[in-house]
Amino acid sequence: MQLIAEDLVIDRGSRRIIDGLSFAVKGGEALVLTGANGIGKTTLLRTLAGFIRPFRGVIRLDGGDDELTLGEQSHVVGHTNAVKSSLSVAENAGFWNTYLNVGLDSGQDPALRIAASLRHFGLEDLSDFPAAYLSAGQKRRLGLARLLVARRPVWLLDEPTASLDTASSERLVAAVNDHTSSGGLAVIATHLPLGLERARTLDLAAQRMAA
Ligand SMILES: Nc1ncnc2c1ncn2[C@@H]1O[C@H](COP(=O)(O)OP(=O)(O)OP(=O)(O)O)[C@@H](O)[C@H]1O
Repeated sequence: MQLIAEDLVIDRGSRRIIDGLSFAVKGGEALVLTGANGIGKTTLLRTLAGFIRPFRGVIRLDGGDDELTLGEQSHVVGHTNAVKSSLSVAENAGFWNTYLNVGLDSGQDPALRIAASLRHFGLEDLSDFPAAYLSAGQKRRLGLARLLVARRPVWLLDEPTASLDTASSERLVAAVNDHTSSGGLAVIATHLPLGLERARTLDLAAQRMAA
C-alpha cells in the first residue's frame, strides 16, 4: 500500500498555500509534517482527507480498497476531538465503532475493541463518565481512541499531542508505532519531536523555498 501525492497545488481563499508538492508514504511508514504556523500542514492533511479539493495534482492510495475513497480508508483527527458531549466515554467509542466501520471489517468483537481502545488511552475508569465533563487532555485521549475502535489503514493526524501529558503522548506514539509495524501508514503534523519509529520528516518550509 502506498499513499501518493503528485504535483499538488492547493489554494486557500486567493492564496497559494502548497505549490507543486509531491511525496509518497508506504504502508509501514509515518510521514511527519513540520513547518512554522501557517505553512500549510492542516491544509495538506485536510486535502488528503478529501475535505479540500486541490487546485491541481493527484492524490491516490495504491494497494488500498478500490471500492472506498481515501477518506473512507482514513482516520482523520483534527484540532477538534469530535467528542459528543451528550454521550458517555464508552458511548462515544461505541458510536465511532459503528460509524467508522462502515465499509471496513474490524475483524474483532466490537465490545472487546472498544474496551481495548479505552484502555490503551487510559480511559477505562471513565467509561461511564459523561464526555461533557472530561478535561481537555481526557477529551483529546477520547478523540484519539477513535484510531483503535475501528481499523483503518491510513491515519491523518493534526497536532495529535495537543493537550496531552507526557504519558499520554507516549501512548499515542505507541499506537502509531503499532499501526505502522502492522503495515498501516500515517501522516502527522506536529511541532514537537514525537520519536516515532519508521518515520520520515517532510518540512513544508523547505518545500516552499524549493518551489
Ligand atoms: N478557510 C481559509 N481561507 C483562507 N485562508 C485560509 C483558510 N484556512 C487556512 N487559511 C490560511 O492557509 C494558511 C495555512 O494554514 P494551515 O492551517 O494549513 O497552517 P498550519 O501549518 O497547519 O499552521 P499551524 O501550525 O498554526 O496549525 C494560513 O496562512 C491560513 O491563514
